[in-house]
Amino acid sequence: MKRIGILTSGGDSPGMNAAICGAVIAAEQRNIEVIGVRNGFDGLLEEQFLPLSSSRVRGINSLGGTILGTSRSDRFLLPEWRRRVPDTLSSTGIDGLIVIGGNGSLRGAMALEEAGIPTVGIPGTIDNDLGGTDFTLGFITAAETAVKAVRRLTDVALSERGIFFVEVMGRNSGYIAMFVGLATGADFVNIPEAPATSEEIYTKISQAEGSAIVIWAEGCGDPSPLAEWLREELNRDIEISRIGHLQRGGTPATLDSFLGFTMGAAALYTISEGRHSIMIGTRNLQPVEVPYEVAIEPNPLPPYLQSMLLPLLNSR
Ligand SMILES: Nc1ncnc2c1ncn2[C@@H]1O[C@H](COP(=O)(O)OP(=O)(O)O)[C@@H](O)[C@H]1O
Ligand SMILES: O=P(O)(O)OC[C@H]1O[C@](O)(COP(=O)(O)O)[C@@H](O)[C@@H]1O
Repeated sequence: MKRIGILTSGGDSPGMNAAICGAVIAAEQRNIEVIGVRNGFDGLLEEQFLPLSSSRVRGINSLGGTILGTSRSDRFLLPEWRRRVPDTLSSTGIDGLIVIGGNGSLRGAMALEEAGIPTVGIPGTIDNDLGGTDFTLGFITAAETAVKAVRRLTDVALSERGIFFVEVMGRNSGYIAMFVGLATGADFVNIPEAPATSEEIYTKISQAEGSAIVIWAEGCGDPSPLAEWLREELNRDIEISRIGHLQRGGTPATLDSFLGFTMGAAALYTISEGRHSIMIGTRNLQPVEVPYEVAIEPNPLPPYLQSMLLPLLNSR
């Protein structure tokens, strides 16, 4: 392979830039050219190419977001749009593609494989919801950002004896909520893998004489109806605080930059050695090759977290 494309897709996440950097630096060592594709699959359809060099990616390991831009591309879901990609890539001399993104982006990479384009994926999502990897890029940074927010809200809650529901991101995954709940010692954590009943939350909150913090994973749905019911039942004010997109931005945590660079270099080696239809994951700080079919499976919470620590936190 002489020329490899790289793109970022779906929700941006801290660590994506480090992955781009790792791939470009590994490529230069092997005399391979890396062409950045701007704005995810939309940019691929629109032929938005940007040649990358080690001088261009210098220092980006420390930047949040993605220098290439990203998209959620509705057009790319349609086979008639995807059909033009093989010709585009061959006319540009691109022999394969590194796709950095989450579950949907890896499905997109699988669709490109079906069209005969070799691809290697890198797990870039704050949700930590991909199979075969300990971490996805951005998860640790997002959890840390949410922890900082919850600690500030805890100051307020303790001072004014308030009850706060804090909604964190994660789609259908409770990873961010679980890490934030344990790291902050929250009073209750609600995750989609084991959703609590209204009565369980009521029981816990009604015992709280002063303040209470409930970490609410977005995959559990809208907390507003429950908060409204609790307001009436307990005759207390209940605040809902959504951290939202603040969780996705910011300087990557050291682990996300480290893993990003590692996975980027590993992805380049893998695709240039002719192996593809694979996501680069990480196990015990080593890059591992994970078949796409495994990567797109949900990533269950470790049993000790879900079955032991979650009930411990929620029932104390
Ligand atoms: N089944 C699919 N086939 C082809 N492309 C897909 C598929 N699912 C998702 N994609 C593409 O991947 C993009 C990113 O997916 P999305 O789910 O939004 O984010 P993420 O990759 O972060 O999970 C989508 O906008 C779409 O263009
Ligand atoms: O930025 P948007 O389009 O509102 O999407 C929000 C979603 O994106 C995420 O932040 C990241 O999800 P993906 O990595 O799967 O794109 C989710 O946690 C959240 O549900």
